[in-house]
Amino acid sequence: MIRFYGVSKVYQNGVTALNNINLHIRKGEFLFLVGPSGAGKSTLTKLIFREELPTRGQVIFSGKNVARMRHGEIPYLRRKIGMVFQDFRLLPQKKVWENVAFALEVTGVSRREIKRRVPEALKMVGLEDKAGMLPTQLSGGEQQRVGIARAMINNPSLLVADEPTGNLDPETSWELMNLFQEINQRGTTIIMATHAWDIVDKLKKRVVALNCGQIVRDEEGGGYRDEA
Ligand SMILES: Nc1ncnc2c1ncn2[C@@H]1O[C@H](COP(=O)(O)OP(=O)(O)OP(=O)(O)O)[C@@H](O)[C@H]1O
Repeated sequence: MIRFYGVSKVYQNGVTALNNINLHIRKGEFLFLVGPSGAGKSTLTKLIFREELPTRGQVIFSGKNVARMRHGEIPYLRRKIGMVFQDFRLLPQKKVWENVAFALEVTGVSRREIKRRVPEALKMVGLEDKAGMLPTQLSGGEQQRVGIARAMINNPSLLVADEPTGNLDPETSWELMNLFQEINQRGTTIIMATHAWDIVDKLKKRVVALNCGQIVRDEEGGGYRDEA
């Protein structure tokens, strides 16, 4: 599904955020990306949906070199990839259903289709009765559920989450992790950057650890820290 071949990223200020990353993520996987602050986790996720371009190497998504895509292909790429962020990134003036609908409107989907799909997405995240509320009227966990509904509205094959539970209490974090696991069980590949060591330790998924821009561990069923 995604391959990184010798990928490095040097930002304009000279900081090397990633250094020669080689990684293959298969369809249907659930992968935790861990490592200390500044290790390069966010940068790696940004290369997947082309928010940043690699300085060297190639990122291949569904057989296509992401950096080489023509402008017209980028919206298509972003429809195949759902994004979830630590700070939710909801539009504060728009109601819950409008936040989710917006992701469809920009892709030119008909009103009728929007009316059908938005309630379905809100139901999946358990928020069907909050459709008319504003984000500020919701708890943090509920806001992140809206973020997940928005990310899933185009039925993407990949969900990339950058510290999705970073602003949430432990109980709410676990509720959301159950939702992410359900989404993964229905076939969506998930890449999640996280500092939540207890979640990583409990779920025993594939763990890719970064340090100073390099992969220092890639372990199936691994924990947050290297046990070896
Ligand atoms: N836009 C940018 N311009 C310059 N340097 C950047 C930029 N974004 C990130 N960096 C630097 O690249 C390195 C990797 O940052 P990145 O955000 O990918 O790490 P991270 O592992 O996600 O950290 P955190 O856990 O704190 O989110 C850091 O040294 C950071 O300061």
